[in-house]
Amino acid sequence: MMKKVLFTGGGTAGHVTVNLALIPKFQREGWETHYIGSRQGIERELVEKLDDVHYHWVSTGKLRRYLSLENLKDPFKVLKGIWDAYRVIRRHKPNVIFSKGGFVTVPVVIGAWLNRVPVLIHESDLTPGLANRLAVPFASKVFTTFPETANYVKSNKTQYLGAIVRDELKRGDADRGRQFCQLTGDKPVLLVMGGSLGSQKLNELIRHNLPALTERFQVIHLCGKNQLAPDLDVEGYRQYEYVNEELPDLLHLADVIVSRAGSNAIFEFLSLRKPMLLIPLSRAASRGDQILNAKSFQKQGFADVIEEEELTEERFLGQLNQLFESKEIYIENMSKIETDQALEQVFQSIKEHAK
Ligand SMILES: CC(=O)N[C@H]1[C@@H](OP(=O)(O)OP(=O)(O)OC[C@H]2O[C@@H](n3ccc(=O)[nH]c3=O)[C@H](O)[C@@H]2O)O[C@H](CO)[C@@H](O)[C@@H]1O
Repeated sequence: MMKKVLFTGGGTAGHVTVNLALIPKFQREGWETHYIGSRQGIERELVEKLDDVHYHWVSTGKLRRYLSLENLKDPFKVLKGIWDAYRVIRRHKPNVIFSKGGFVTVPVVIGAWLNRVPVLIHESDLTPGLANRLAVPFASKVFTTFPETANYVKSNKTQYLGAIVRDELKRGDADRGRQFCQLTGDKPVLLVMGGSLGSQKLNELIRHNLPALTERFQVIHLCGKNQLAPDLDVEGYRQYEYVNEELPDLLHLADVIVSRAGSNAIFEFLSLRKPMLLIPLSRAASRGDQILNAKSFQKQGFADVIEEEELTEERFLGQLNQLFESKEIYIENMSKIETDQALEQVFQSIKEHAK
């Protein structure tokens, strides 16, 4: 009988892209692939672009860091989600489940446990997110991207694996990227990525400083959904809400990157040896995971970092220029790191755990 694998993960693209890297590998070996996500999340949009993945949605709560009446409804939505997930899993009987985190995965992991289906989790960030922390007791294994994560998960289930980076990113082509953006070869290219959702803070920073930036660079700005500035028509500046299949080409074209410090993104830059200036999401807006991700990269000599509290336009331009001047040092530090083994290892491990 055909083996079945079920993936879950969502909320932001950072919780989906790893699954997108694994799905084709299972499909090539003849596995039936299923995905449980939310009804309207980005995971649905991204997964439905793939062929032959059975997408199921379940009711889901949301982790809010502010007071809202909706918070009262969430426990009921999560309970409903567990029931939904339990039924999908009972009906399709996957041999194994892989969870990438994000709130939608909590009911799935519990639904899997109730059905006695093994679950493996992957944590992208240095400190585990709430969804993964809740899921650990129900999982067989927790793979981590950073070795330090074991200190934050009080369980002997953790295994350090490294980041899982999509194979296709390696197959990008700078010329194709240049053509897509209609840029010239005269000036180096700065790529700006504010995470998968875009970052208002980075968008403002970049747009305010365009005259200085475009003097030295051509700028490709991935600004996030509904965050285009259609009236901005500056030579050498290109903005896109979100790019999919073009991303590998744009990354290959980039000489230097300015970015938030979401884990998937920064490991993608590392695997392509791209010098990066990271402006992590502040503690005021998150649990501070991006600050730790960024500091870890800075310590290893892969990135320069400016925390939001210290961010001024002068400092930004100064550090960016400095990074660009000394880019060879960063490239050399990154070249010493092996980044390709995790995808294959996690693929093998999921197969080994299949019932
Ligand atoms: C605001 C928030 O909660 N951010 C979290 C979220 O970030 P977020 O969802 O932004 O995730 P990451 O920064 O880790 O990854 C972004 C992903 O989107 C892709 N991409 C981005 C732009 C684009 O145009 N095209 C494209 O394909 C990138 O290649 C990358 O694979 O999950 C990360 C991983 O748990 C965390 O570290 C972040 O703190």
